[in-house]
Amino acid sequence: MLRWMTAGESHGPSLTAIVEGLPAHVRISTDDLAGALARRRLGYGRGARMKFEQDAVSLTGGVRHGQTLGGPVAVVIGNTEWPKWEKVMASDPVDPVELDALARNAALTRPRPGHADLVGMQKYDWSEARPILERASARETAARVALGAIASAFLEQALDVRVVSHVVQIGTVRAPAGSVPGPGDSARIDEDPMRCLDPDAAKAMVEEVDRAHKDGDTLGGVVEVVVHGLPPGLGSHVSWDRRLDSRLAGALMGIQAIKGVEVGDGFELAATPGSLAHDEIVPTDAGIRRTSGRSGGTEGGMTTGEVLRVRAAMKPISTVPRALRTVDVATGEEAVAHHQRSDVCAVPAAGVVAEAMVALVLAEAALEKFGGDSVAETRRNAQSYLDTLRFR
Ligand SMILES: Cc1cc2nc3c(=O)[nH]c(=O)nc-3n(C[C@H](O)[C@H](O)[C@H](O)COP(=O)(O)O)c2cc1C
Ligand SMILES: C=C(O[C@@H]1CC(C(=O)O)=C[C@@H](OP(=O)(O)O)[C@H]1O)C(=O)O
Repeated sequence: MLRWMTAGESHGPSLTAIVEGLPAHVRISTDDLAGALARRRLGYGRGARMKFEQDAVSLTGGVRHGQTLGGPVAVVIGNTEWPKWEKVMASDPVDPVELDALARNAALTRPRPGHADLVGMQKYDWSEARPILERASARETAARVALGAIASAFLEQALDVRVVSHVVQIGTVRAPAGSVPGPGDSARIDEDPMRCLDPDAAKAMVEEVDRAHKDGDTLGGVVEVVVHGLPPGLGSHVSWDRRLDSRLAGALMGIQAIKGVEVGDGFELAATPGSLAHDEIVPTDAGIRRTSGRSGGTEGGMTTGEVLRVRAAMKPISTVPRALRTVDVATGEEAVAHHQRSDVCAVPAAGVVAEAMVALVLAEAALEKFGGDSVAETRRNAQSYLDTLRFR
């Protein structure tokens, strides 16, 4: 069983992440994690914070000399801006007079529509939004990306599986349909400011972000995660919660601001006749294959062995500069929502987070199927399953 968890607040001293259940001998280093975290900071449209803040990452457990030991792997991501926040976010009590003097600690009583502020205050009994937004913030996704990098390393080293992602829509601008990135496209995608495969679409996306910025507005979009090299049979048809589709959808919907998930052609399939919607099965020199990839690489809640393709739709950022109407909960009066700074669009970063979530789900499903206490054992088990497949 693969278990993982994150802790930490957006402006706290650090984020902490632990993953348990990976085999020994996954090759992973601090540099690998730093590289993954740098990718999450990419993308046109992010706010000032991405520029001045650094992710100071360290591996603090479960790894020795660049290889996992088989125990829980712990990662700490220090926040280089912590000195500015050490009073406001101190874990121990601070003199209230000292706190009141800090502008940074001003009570956030004008909750933002679309963020967790209001309902979080209601549920957890706080009179202002700081204790809620600190954990709701997508800063936490840095910790998930670090864990996802470890899961991806396992998938690649044990099963030759490669996970990539790209942006397919920003606001109303869509990339041309049908371009599916290969494993070798990852670096090229990361070089593009929108993490989009199509240069013309990317240019139009940048313009869309500029327009929104100028208008004091924000944007959402759609990312696609594509996985190459999966064996058939990860997940299961036997129960709803073992279906891979269900687990992927839950993992992607668990990312801040993701409001829709599609597997393969998803919603489009609903408007397509059955004769055109499915991937026909044919014999080839390379074994039994599908003629198309509309299903997104799953059938019956299991990987088919074809390319896996899942999409996640992100709503626009809710800290809108042209602030929305709200209620000041301190007075009960109408007000405008608080806004200091925000991303205009964080869809490119959300793609990197989506990759991480998909990698964690697939690593878990792979370990369920093949087990193994070392990477070599997982690989052997997977190979023996592939060797004995009756229909390939
Ligand atoms: C990478 C990333 C960056 C984000 N940046 C911001 C931001 O700058 N401002 C903001 O209001 N929301 C931002 N969000 C979205 C909020 O975290 C999210 O809307 C909020 O936690 C409420 O959750 P919900 O949208 O799932 O209901 C970001 C989300 C992601 C994935
Ligand atoms: C810090 C990150 O993203 C943050 C996610 C976020 C939110 O509300 O989700 C709001 C912004 O933070 P702030 O309100 O402090 O400007 C983003 O910068 C990050 O991704 O590392």
